[in-house]
Amino acid sequence: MPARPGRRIGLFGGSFDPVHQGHLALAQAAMGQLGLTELRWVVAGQPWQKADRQLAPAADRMAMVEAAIGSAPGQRLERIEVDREGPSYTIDTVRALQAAEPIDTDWWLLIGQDQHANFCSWRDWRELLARVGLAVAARDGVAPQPSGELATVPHRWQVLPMSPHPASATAIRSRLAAGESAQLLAPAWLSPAVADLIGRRGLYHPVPAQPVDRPATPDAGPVTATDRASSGVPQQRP
Ligand SMILES: Nc1ncnc2c1ncn2[C@@H]1O[C@H](COP(=O)(O)OP(=O)(O)OP(=O)(O)O)[C@@H](O)[C@H]1O
Ligand SMILES: O=C(O)c1ccc[n+]([C@@H]2O[C@H](COP(=O)([O-])O)[C@@H](O)[C@H]2O)c1
Repeated sequence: MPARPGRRIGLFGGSFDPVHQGHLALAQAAMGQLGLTELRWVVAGQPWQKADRQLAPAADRMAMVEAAIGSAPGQRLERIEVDREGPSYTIDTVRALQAAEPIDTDWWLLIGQDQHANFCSWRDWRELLARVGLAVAARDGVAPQPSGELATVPHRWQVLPMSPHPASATAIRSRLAAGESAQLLAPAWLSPAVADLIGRRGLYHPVPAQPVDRPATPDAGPVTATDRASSGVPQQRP
């Protein structure tokens, strides 16, 4: 009997705060280049290297990823990291997902060049390299190349051919926080469905100044940013 060809699964992890067209271009390139049976978008629950800032709620980030994927065949949201407590380590995710699939499944982790350059800071990165291949997209004009300790460890990796995409979630958040409409960022940086969701949920937009309850003293002075911060009024996030 001929051997059953093993499945090939791609894992694309990210904070996706928000998901943007750079992510979609990377996913598209991976589907084509790697011949994936399945691509799972792994929304990070608690990205420990981004602990210094507050992310949009996981429910919103997942909804945006689902909107971005739409009906793309073979692609789906993976919520394992949102459902797990504690910092989101990719190694924990890979161990759990691999335990649930046949042994001959071929696994690929999709990352951008910035995370590739950062890879040796990931938890148990050597074990990760033994479990998955790395498919790496160039970013900001920088071609992926293993460097430092990563270059000393034999592993499977390949470059994902894609036209460079300038989108970054940081730039999108600051443009929205400055008052730009999400619709204006579509379709170049945001998919129309994601832009629509951002608009409807009011994500990343500046918080309108609100009156602050304070004692009516004659010399209270103007309301300051410090007043607002201590009043519980949500602050704008970068
Ligand atoms: N424009 C892009 N081109 C190639 N890879 C990208 C691009 N944007 C993001 N990536 C990759 O996608 C993965 C998830 O990225 P992430 O959700 O952190 O988006 P981001 O735009 O890098 O966000 P932030 O600006 O908040 O750091 C990472 O591996 C990252 O390198
Ligand atoms: O496992 C780790 O230690 C680790 C360290 C940094 C980043 N990651 C993963 O890399 C992916 C992209 O991260 P980010 O911060 O660029 O959104 C996301 O899935 C993170 O969980 C994973």
